[in-house]
Amino acid sequence: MMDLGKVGLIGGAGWLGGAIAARLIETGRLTPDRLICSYRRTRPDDDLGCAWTTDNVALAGAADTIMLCVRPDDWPTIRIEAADKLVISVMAGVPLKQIAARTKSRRVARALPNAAVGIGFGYTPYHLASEDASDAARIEAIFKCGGLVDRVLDEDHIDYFTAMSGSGAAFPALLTDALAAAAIKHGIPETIAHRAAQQVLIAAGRLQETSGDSVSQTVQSFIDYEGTTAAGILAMRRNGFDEIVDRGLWVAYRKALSMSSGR
Ligand SMILES: NC(=O)C1=CN([C@@H]2O[C@H](COP(=O)(O)OP(=O)(O)OC[C@H]3O[C@@H](n4cnc5c(N)ncnc54)[C@H](O)[C@@H]3O)[C@@H](O)[C@H]2O)C=CC1
Ligand SMILES: O=C(O)[C@@H]1CCC=N1
Repeated sequence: MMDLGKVGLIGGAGWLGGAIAARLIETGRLTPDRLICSYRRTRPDDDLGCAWTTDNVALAGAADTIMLCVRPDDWPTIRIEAADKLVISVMAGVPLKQIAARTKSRRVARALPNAAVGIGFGYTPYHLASEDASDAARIEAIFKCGGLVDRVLDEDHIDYFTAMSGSGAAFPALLTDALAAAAIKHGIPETIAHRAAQQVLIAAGRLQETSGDSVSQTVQSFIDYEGTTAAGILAMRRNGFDEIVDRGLWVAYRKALSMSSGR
């Protein structure tokens, strides 16, 4: 197993930072003495056993790899120097050139996990500025603790994935909520409608995982059956389902681009 050295996680008390920290320890990828997390005001009441600090400069000095897990709005307040260190940002919208300029590191990367990393079902695309194979291996080792990882060669694709897979866990939930709302409108009691819709969401993921098919094949096999499911799919598509999704992702992508000043 590759030695990651010490990992310093700025914003370790947050949603995503906390999930990454927990996975690194729970999977045994890092021993607690190899992880340092920073928080802004309140030290989390966690049992990870890692070191906690409010001093990001000291964290950056002690770590070999620094992870930036604060919100884009808080990024301008982070003042660290990290020459020769690997700096990985998970922040939406903040471009690599800004991260490199501010931290003075040439070993900079962006990764875009989603909330499912906390349960090992995440998807994390990453983009690394350099060709350094050992830095790529380090990034993959970190995020594989939380699910699947892919390298992308175009930084713009990280911004698109911020909308697609980064925000993506919310979109099946959105569809599920719409299914429940339609059933309630039809007169089905609320609790039953929500229970049914939620079970559909969970089952869809599990069926997809066990089938071995692509999602496109799954949809096509329902269409080929020519029953009620096909009628519903075709009507949704005729009414602009694919265009609505495309438009929603475009707006989320534009939002990601707008989250950092100076781009
Ligand atoms: N939540 C998600 O599913 C995803 C989030 N992201 C990105 O990850 C980053 C973090 O997002 P969340 O965890 O959701 O936000 P969050 O608000 O839950 O966590 C951010 C944490 O950073 C802390 N913080 C702010 N300034 C700090 C400082 N100077 N020193 C130490 N800690 C500081 C805050 O107190 C907070 O605990 C954001 O940039 C977001 O765009 C990316 C993909 C998915
Ligand atoms: O909603 C957000 O802004 C963050 C970034 C990607 C997913 N969650």
